Amino acid sequence: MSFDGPSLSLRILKAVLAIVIVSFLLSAAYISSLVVERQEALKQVSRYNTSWLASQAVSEFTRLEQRLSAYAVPDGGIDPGEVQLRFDILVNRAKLLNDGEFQDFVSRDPERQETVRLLREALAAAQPLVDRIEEPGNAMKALALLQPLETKVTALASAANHYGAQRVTEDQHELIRLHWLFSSLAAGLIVCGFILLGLLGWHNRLLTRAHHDLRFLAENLQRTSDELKKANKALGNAYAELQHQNGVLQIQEIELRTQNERFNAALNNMSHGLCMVDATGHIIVFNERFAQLFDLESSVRPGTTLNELIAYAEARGREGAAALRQICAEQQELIRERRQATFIQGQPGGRTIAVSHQPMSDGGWVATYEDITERRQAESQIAYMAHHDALTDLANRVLFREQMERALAQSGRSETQVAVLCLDLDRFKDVNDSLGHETGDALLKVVAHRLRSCVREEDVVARLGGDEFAVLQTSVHEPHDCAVLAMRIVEALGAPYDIDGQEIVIGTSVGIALAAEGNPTPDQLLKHADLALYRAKSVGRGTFRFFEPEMDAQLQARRMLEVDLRKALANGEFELFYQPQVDIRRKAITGYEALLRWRHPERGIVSPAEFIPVAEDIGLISPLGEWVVHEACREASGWPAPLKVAVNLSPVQFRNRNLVQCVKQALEESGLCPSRLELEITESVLLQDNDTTLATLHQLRKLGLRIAMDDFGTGYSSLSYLRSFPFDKIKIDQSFVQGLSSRADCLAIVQSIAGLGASLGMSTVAEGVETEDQLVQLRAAGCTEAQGYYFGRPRPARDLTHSLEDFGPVRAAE
Ligand SMILES: Nc1nc2c(ncn2[C@@H]2O[C@@H]3COP(=O)(O)O[C@H]4[C@@H](O)[C@H](n5cnc6c(=O)[nH]c(N)nc65)O[C@@H]4COP(=O)(O)O[C@H]3[C@H]2O)c(=O)[nH]1
Repeated sequence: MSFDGPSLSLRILKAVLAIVIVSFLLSAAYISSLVVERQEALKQVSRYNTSWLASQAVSEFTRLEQRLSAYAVPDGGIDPGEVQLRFDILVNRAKLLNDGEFQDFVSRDPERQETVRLLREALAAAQPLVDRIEEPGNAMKALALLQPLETKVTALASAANHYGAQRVTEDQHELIRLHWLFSSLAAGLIVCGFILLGLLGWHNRLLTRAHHDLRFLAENLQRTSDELKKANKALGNAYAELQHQNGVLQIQEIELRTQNERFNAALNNMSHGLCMVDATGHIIVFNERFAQLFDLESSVRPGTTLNELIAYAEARGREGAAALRQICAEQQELIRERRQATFIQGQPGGRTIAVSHQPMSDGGWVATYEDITERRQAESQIAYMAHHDALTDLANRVLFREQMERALAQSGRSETQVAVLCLDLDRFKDVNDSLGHETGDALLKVVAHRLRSCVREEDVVARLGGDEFAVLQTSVHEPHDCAVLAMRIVEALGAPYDIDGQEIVIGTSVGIALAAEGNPTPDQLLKHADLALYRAKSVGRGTFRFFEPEMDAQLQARRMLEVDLRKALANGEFELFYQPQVDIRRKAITGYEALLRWRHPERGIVSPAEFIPVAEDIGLISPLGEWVVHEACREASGWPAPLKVAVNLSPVQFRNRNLVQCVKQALEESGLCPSRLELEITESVLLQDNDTTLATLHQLRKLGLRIAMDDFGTGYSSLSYLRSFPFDKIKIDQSFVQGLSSRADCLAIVQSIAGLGASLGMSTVAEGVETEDQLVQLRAAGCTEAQGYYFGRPRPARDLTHSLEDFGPVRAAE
């Protein structure tokens, strides 16, 4: 929209208005001057009318003549004063004829001038006559002077009348003209008024339009302002967003920089060499390790190709570059086919490089290069270790199994057979425990050496773990070959050892399994040999046994026992029997040993000697032992004090961290006084992790209960265990008690144990007392308590009366 239109028209309108107003003012001024002029004219017409002056003068002239005539007549009745008055009036009138407009009228005509002059002269001449009018004749003389002028004065008056009439006519014309003029002016003014109105209307319209435009403009302005505000706000938001983006970008930049630094750090600290090449063969980046691996410059000019880099290095006699050239040659195919691949490059110097080639989407490629020489060596070392026993350098179970597989496969195609001989060392555990692991290890090494010397080159000797060894005997023609080897081994290993100046004697038993028939697997063969070994050990040490199928049946029976045992606790098939322990001197029951019984649904009562080792093997001994402690405490809490209850603890239970808590809980729940509970442990408990076991024993002791050492005398170094923990009681193994009558050494042992107990302040209990004779000897040896069938067999709790009489035989002993 243009703003020139309204402003221009407004200016024009203002100019027109100014012109109209000015013309209006001028017209008004002009009309007012005309009106003044007309008023003046009218005034003159009304007061100073020429014709009137002339007629007055004629009238006075006539009156004077009449007075003079009258005066001249005696007794005319005229007063001289009156003549004098008329004369003076005429003189004044005559004077007026020389003034103003009349003079103008007179001056237009010489005759009139003559008349006026004559009149003035006549009057002047008549003056003395009138002054002395009383004098006779003066009146006539004066009249004579005036009379000649009578015609002329009348003519002057007539001319004056005519002039007056003419002037009136002119004035009328003038008035008519003024009337028209005024009317025209009024009409003009009216027209101007209309024009003005029109202009005002136009102006108004212009103003309305301008106002409308203005409002439109204002609205537009408002809208634009709103839009501007919005735009401003949007701009603000955009600015904030920009700031935010900027912040994000800055963070990203920092992160990018950090990442870049990390990337560089990672790149240059990689154990692998890395090289990235673009589609045209130019190097994009490589790391320090790459340069180091191939003896290259650590930095290159951008745009260098890998071949140029290699050529440059080769020209300087760098050997590593030649290796890279070889690798690059292998990579060529991968580059061409844009294929990912990993390959290993062996190099003349014994170096091995593993290359991982990866094409990139832009046509280039990236590859990593790793010097795996050491790893290869380590791998072969690991592979060796994975198949060999670190201590003896013999084959381990894995390699032995592989060799067995191979031998079994070959034996199918040959006349000969394969046999596996399993053996373990008798008393090795004792050596290890008493002389230390180092001695044990040294002994194992010598054993391995002796074993190797017993077999042929093609046979395999393996250490399967601990003191377990196995021999894979190939080319066996008949079982006798195996027997010969087994005997050789027993003999070789049974010979004394000199370990660090210490003579050690151990023995071995051998189990033999021949892969004669049935196409056994390596595991089966090994299991058979193991079963045969078990049998060999059970019949006596230092011998060998061949596997027989019934051994497998025993294994099956054991499996079934395991299955039944697992269900027994939940089925409530266990119960406790109690065997009295008697104070030899007082001949009174001091307490009972709780002995576990399994009431098997089919087999009836099963001995703990049979199922406890199985329960220990399959991890059932802990829950079972917990049940025993709870049950024994519960039963004993119903007995009269101070009767005690002795509970057997398996070594396996000591590996359970909850043992102390379990015993504590059993005591709390039953309310049994801790001093009435006795825990029996065997030496084997102290063989395992001694410190932990001793700590557990002390914790148990702190609860206020008593600890007894069971089966004392059967172990390798029983005496040393007595030093390690202050036991409350020693239980002499029943083998010594039962040998009392037949072996002199048994009595000596019993006596010394009893003496030891007395000196250490421990009570001594002799187990397995069956006869009165034994009891007498035990009393004489100084034992304080006894336990055995002599006093009574173990019974269920419900059958206990706590009276020795009920058990019967003791009275007979007295
Ligand atoms: N020949 C003969 N034997 C006698 C005589 N007096 C008692 N016995 C038997 O000798 C064994 C003594 O128990 P032990 O040496 O602790 O030997 C126990 C003990 O080591 C273990 N045992 C029994 N109950 C438990 C138990 O609750 N927990 C654990 N861990 N082991 C238990 O089972 C072994 C065998 O227990 P049992 O068969 O009950 O056999 C018991 C008992 O019945 C006798 O005059 N002559």
